[in-house]
This record gives sequence, C-alpha cells and structure tokens, in this order.
Amino acid sequence: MIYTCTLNPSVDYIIQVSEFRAGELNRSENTFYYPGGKGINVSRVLKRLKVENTALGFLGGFTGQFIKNELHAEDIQIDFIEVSGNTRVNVKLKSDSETEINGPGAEVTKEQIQKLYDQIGTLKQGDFLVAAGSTPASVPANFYAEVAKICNENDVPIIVDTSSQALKEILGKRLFLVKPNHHELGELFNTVIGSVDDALAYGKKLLQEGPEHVIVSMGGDGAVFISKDHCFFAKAPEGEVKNTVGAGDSMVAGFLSAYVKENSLENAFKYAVATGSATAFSEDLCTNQDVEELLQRIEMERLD
Ligand SMILES: Nc1ncnc2c1ncn2[C@@H]1O[C@H](COP(=O)(O)OP(=O)(O)OP(=O)(O)O)[C@@H](O)[C@H]1O
Ligand SMILES: O=P(O)(O)OC[C@@]1(O)O[C@H](CO)[C@@H](O)[C@@H]1O
Repeated sequence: MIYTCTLNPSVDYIIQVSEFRAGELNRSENTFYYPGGKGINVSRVLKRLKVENTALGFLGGFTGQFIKNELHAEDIQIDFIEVSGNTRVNVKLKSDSETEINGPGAEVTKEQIQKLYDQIGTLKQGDFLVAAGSTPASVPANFYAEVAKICNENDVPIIVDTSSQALKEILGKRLFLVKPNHHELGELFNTVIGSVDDALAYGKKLLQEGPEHVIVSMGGDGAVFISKDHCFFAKAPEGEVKNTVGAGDSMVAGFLSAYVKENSLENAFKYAVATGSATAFSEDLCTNQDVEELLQRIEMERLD
C-alpha cells in the first residue's frame, strides 16, 4: 500500500480575479474549494491514476470535515488523526500572476504526534510512504527525520517533498526520492539554480547526502532526474497554464504510480513530467486521460 502523510493539510480556496487591485474592493469571477496540502494532492492524483493509497496526517474542525468528505467522495482511503483546531484555509489568488497565502496550521499535541509515529511504525516492506508539505509550528523540526528513521528501520521506501529547511534535517537518511524545485535546491546549497547544468550539478550534490533519486523540478522549464546510474532532462510541454498549484505533488504521484506499475526509472520520470504538466494545464488536479495525452509529447534527453 502507498501511504501519504500530510502534517499540514489545507482547504485551498482559489479566487479568480481578472484585474486584481491591492487595497481596493475586488470582485472575483470564480471561486473554488479543493482539499489540499501536498500529501493529500499526491493521494488524489494517485487515485486518478488508478493507484490505491491511504492518506495520513492531522485534520480538525469544519475545514477538516470538508476535506474528509471530499476524499470520501473520491473514494480515497483515509486514516487521519483528529486535532481540536480547524485545518487551515490557504488562499490562492489567480490574476495576472498567482499569489498564495498559506496559513500556519492547526495546533498538534505531543500525543497526536506520537500517534502518527506509531501509525507510520506499522508500515512494512512493500509499502511506500510519501511525506510532503510544511510542518505546523507545534510539530518538531526533526519530525521528517524521525519518520525517515522509522521507515529505514522497517525497509519502507520514503519520498519526501518539503521545504529546504525541513529537507536539511533529513540529509543523511536513506530516502527513495526527494523532489525539490529549483528554488528549494538553491536555498539548500546557498546558491541560485538558473540552468539545467546547475540543477544537475547541485542535484548530484544532494544525491551524495542520502537520497537514491532526486528530481529537480523547474516549473515551465521542465525537470532534471538524477540517480547513481542515470540522469535525464525532460522539457515541459507547451500548453495553456491554468493552475500550477499541486504541479509538483502531481509529479511525485506520476513518478510513483509509474514506478510501482513498471519498475522503470526512465518511464517513471517521463510520467512524472507529464503528470506535473497535466495539472498545470487543468483547473484542479489532472486526470488520467490528461496524463496519457501529454505523455506522447514529453521529450527527454540523457545528461550523462
Ligand atoms: N508553466 C508550466 N508549463 C508546463 N508544465 C509546468 C508548468 N509549471 C509546472 N509544470 C510541470 O510541473 C512540474 C512541477 O512544477 P514546479 O517546479 O512548479 O513544482 P513545485 O514548485 O513543487 O509546485 P507546487 O509546490 O505548486 O506543487 C514541472 O516539472 C513541469 O513538468
Ligand atoms: O504550506 P505548505 O505545506 O508548504 O504547502 C501547502 C500547499 O500550498 O501545497 C499544495 C500545493 O503543492 C497546496 O495544496 C497547499 O495549499
């Protein structure tokens, strides 16, 4: 079974305003509410790609209930730990540019954190864990490192997609995949990643710190895949960009779905880029059909 873990889920409130003016009354043309948070997005895309999975993490209040209802409607298995506050609402303002305001997240107690460690401790060989997104202030900074330790002890491959700060905490642990975007990778090494060559060079540095595979995503400029034996670059296909929120999470879901079905890293990476871009070209997250259609248009080249 694939498990996703979202410590800080969100209701993503999408507001479309054609000409946003700060400091004035704006009226939106459209608003949407989606269950969000990085691990939850991975779960939703995996399900659309016909891969069964279970979503773990913390949920609370009326917003938490909304997320449960939506995941239930999409037939996604969940095993969230209930917290007493409201799960946050993250605002995604779409105008000429995309502006995001992410909330801090609900308070989590020590007992609830322990409960999650215990849940993760039941995962066994053959399972995968995707741990993604920010950690609320009440969760210790070494949470992902602890989770990676538990997974390493039980031979459970773990994929981590989080901020550069949280990523620093887990360097040295055995990780199946990490997927920083080029900004996060730059922050990690105190540099600016401005080209495919930079992404490759610093992705290789990151590989020396423990992960088995690294994907450096670069938005509309595509992505670089780095592993011990193979490095690839894939261009992102052209299309009408509607929503880049969740593109990176879709990429992780695309990679994992193809990897568990075919066990080929090259195809998994191709699938990852197609899935990320398919979401960028959709209002919500992509569908299986979107991904299959884009797959034909992904151009890949070897970098080594
Ligand atoms: N403008 C775009 N055009 C085409 N594809 C895109 C675009 N933006 C993103 N993608 C696709 O999605 C992948 C991941 O995008 P990105 O690097 O923005 O991830 P991210 O920063 O982790 O995103 P998020 O945190 O919002 O989920 C890219 O490698 C690419 O395949
Ligand atoms: O605040 P975090 O946890 O870093 O990111 C949360 C978030 O921006 O990430 C997802 C897109 O990747 C959204 O669904 C969600 O609102």
